[in-house]
Amino acid sequence: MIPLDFTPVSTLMTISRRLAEYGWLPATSGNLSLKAPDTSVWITRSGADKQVLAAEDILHMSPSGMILAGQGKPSFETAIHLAIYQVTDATAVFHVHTVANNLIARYGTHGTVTLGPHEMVKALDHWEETAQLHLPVLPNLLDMDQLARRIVDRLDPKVPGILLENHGIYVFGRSPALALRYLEAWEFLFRWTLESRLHDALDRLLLLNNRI
Ligand SMILES: CSC[C@@H](O)[C@@H](O)C(=O)COP(=O)(O)O
Ligand SMILES: [Zn+2]
Repeated sequence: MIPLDFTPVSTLMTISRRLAEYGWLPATSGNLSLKAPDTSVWITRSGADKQVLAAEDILHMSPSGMILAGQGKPSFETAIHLAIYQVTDATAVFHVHTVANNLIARYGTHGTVTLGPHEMVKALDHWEETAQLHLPVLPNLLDMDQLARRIVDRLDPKVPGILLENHGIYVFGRSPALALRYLEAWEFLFRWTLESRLHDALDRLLLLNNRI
């Protein structure tokens, strides 16, 4: 029985508009999905312009990837969404390409990027005093089934995200609001970490030249 307040189409359209306003869904990139209480999945159509996502741009799928309703092809990356739903308690998966999430993936060591300590880590549900999060980073692959399997192998339920090199981030949450909060927190931490590194490098340079 689907609760009356489960409105996947309007929820996905609202979230898409918000992420597009941030500039996080350029050039039709990114894909968004929600899992219904009956375990079926609502996902964006492949190639849809997420800046102006319409109801027709959302397809209804079975958990195994069969189209139940909707026109066109589901996201090219549907296999990743379905795999994340299979192995987590997530009901929302959001994927975006940003310059910051692509740049931060370059700073991975041993397949993870370390973020924090910072107050914003609490938005990712980590309340330890000096928490650092180790976000998994994977090489990008064209084969979606293989990529989905590798993602599943690397997922850490306590760290709600995974980075793909030269591609973007996948974020998941137990509700759409949580997944959105996690995504915004990750992107904040990426920018803060990158800009801090830049300021540190500038300070070192100025120090070297006796300017400070
Ligand atoms: C528009 S290029 C990006 C795509 O290759 C893909 O990575 C992406 O994020 C969007 O794919 P889509 O099939 O529209 O869901
Ligand atoms: Zn992508």
